[in-house]
Amino acid sequence: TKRIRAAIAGYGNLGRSAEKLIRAQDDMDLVGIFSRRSSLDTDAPVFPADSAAQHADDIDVVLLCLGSATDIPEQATGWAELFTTVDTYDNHADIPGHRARMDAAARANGHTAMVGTGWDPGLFSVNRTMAEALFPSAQQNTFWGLGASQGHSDAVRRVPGVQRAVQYTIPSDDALQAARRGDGADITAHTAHRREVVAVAEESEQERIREQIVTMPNYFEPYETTVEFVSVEEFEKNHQGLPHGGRVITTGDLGGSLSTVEFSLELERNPDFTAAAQVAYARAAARMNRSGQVGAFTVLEVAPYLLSPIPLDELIARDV
Ligand SMILES: NC(=O)C1=CN([C@@H]2O[C@H](COP(=O)(O)OP(=O)(O)OC[C@H]3O[C@@H](n4cnc5c(N)ncnc54)[C@H](OP(=O)(O)O)[C@@H]3O)[C@@H](O)[C@H]2O)C=CC1
Ligand SMILES: N[C@@H](C[C@H]1CC(C(=O)O)=NO1)C(=O)O
Repeated sequence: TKRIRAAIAGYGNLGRSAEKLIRAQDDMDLVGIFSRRSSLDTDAPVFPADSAAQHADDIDVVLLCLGSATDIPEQATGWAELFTTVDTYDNHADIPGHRARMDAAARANGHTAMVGTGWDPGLFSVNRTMAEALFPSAQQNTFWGLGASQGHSDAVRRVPGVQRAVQYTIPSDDALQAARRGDGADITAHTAHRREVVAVAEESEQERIREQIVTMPNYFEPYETTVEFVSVEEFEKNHQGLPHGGRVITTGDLGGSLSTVEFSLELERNPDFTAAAQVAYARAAARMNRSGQVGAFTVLEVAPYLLSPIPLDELIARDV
């Protein structure tokens, strides 16, 4: 089958991981990287983001590695008008709205828009739906961390005056144990996690910045959130790692017997794993577009075999 010509929009943690993972694929070529900045530390071709239309015929799918806090809402439909796209948009409350807007933009131009890929949203979404569907009455809880959330870190970096930032998500062990026992009914994401922000900003700006972070809808309000300001030296020394992970725990009774489903991830580097999922969904998006499936799709609407470069009959013989 024809090789997939992929491009990246946005060169941050996720974009850098997507670059190395696209290059690791036997069925994909990296056409180039679109950025709002002119000089990037890469040997790949770099194109100005606002020149994207000139490359429309040379690219099968663009991985939108932009920030979800402001970039995706501002830019994603514009990309979907020009290309088949794959994003990792993670403002969960806005996924239905984002899917509808991307569907209109993609469909009007014969493109496919794969939205909310990655691990949450993404692989965790697939597991939540599949596991819950097995039980007449399921108890399901999602936990993240301890680790560095890129979406929350991007959201903090977008607060004026923030020079560096990372957000760590800390799950409650008691909540985790309760969920494993099937006692998770009263547990919510907001009661099961604390959020700790470490940031660099001028002293005079810190109080305003703290207030803007802890009251930020969707990403922070109403979580218990702390904000610690450190020097740029301290930040560069101690806060460069981006480990993360999490688990979805689903329990229930099946006519008199108890079952538990647990899907867990341990990620040495959050952007590398997220990019791996985004690249696999880019393969699916390119294939779906070639077969005439236009419009927007979430991960719940993608047949698993489309993620793999291995032919379906071989997967059936090997994995079923
Ligand atoms: N669904 C999921 O499971 C996951 C989703 N994500 C999502 O991925 C998004 C991107 O994360 P991440 O890559 O860590 O975010 P970054 O802040 O590293 O990058 C976001 C954008 O900011 C711009 N940028 C990056 N570095 C700089 C810089 N030094 N100066 C100026 N601009 C810069 C880039 O665009 P440009 O090159 O155009 O300047 C880049 O695309 C997150 O917002 C999150 O929502 C992340 C992990 C998991
Ligand atoms: N989208 C998240 C992926 C997971 C991590 C997370 C959190 O720590 O709140 N929620 O979802 C990210 O950007 O890292």
